[in-house]
Amino acid sequence: MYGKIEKAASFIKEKFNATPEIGLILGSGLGVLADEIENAVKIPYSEIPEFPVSTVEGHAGQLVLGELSGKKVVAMQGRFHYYEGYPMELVTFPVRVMKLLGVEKMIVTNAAGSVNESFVPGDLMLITDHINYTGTNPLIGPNDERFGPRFPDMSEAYSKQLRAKAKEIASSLKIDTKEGVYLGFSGPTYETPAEIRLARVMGGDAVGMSTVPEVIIARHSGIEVLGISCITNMAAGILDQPLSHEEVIETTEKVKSSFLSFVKEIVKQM
Ligand SMILES: Nc1nc2ncn(CCNC(CO)CO)c2c(=O)[nH]1
Repeated sequence: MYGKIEKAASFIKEKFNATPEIGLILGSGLGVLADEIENAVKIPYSEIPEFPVSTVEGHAGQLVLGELSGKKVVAMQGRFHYYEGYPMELVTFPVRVMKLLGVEKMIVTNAAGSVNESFVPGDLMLITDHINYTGTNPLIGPNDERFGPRFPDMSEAYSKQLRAKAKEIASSLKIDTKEGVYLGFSGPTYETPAEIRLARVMGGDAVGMSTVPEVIIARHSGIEVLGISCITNMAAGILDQPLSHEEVIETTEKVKSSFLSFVKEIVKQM
């Protein structure tokens, strides 16, 4: 696998000869941030050796490198999900590539459903921690010490320092943020009401189908992580109404401007 990661990284380095310091993973409907990247070099995933391709609406499917708020960044405009049928090593492959490109800090964003009834659609939740309920782990199998240890510490998967900075920025921009625990299911089904009750009992505040695998791999490789969930609906059983992907995309559209100004300022001050 290391050779494949190196091959993808070398291909990208040929097209972008600067070193990106910040990685951005943009969730459903949040890819619009990548359009703000200046002097952008856009590489469709299909052109990058060994890269999978996105298959989900709201996930463009290209890597965008350039400058955002004066920093060199690499953004995934569209991510890969376990529910698409990719093995975890492919879902997280881009994070390994970002590490080899030189990324040391990463902002992972997602659309999520609220389990915490004090959260409402449109809220931005700073992720304090996650619960891996995907049923697997991207680090299962032989460990590559070139990335990290066999048994990585996860006591601060989401950087306290970056979160404190993000909270400062949110208040200066008068953006109301929440904080909470993200519980990652495998998907593609939305959760049942019983699964929501389980998520709540376990201490989850929001649920989704991504982020956990990427963050595990980022932390394994020593990348500092800030996680931001865009709450796009109340989880199943709370409002007793069916959920849809269309609703998810609609809500991210509504919060686009505050999300953009928030993340751009965070990147500037990172
Ligand atoms: N209740 C609930 N609301 C949500 N809003 C976004 N997502 C993340 C999943 N996003 C999928 C389908 O929209 C696309 O990756 C979820 C979720 O998993 N559950």
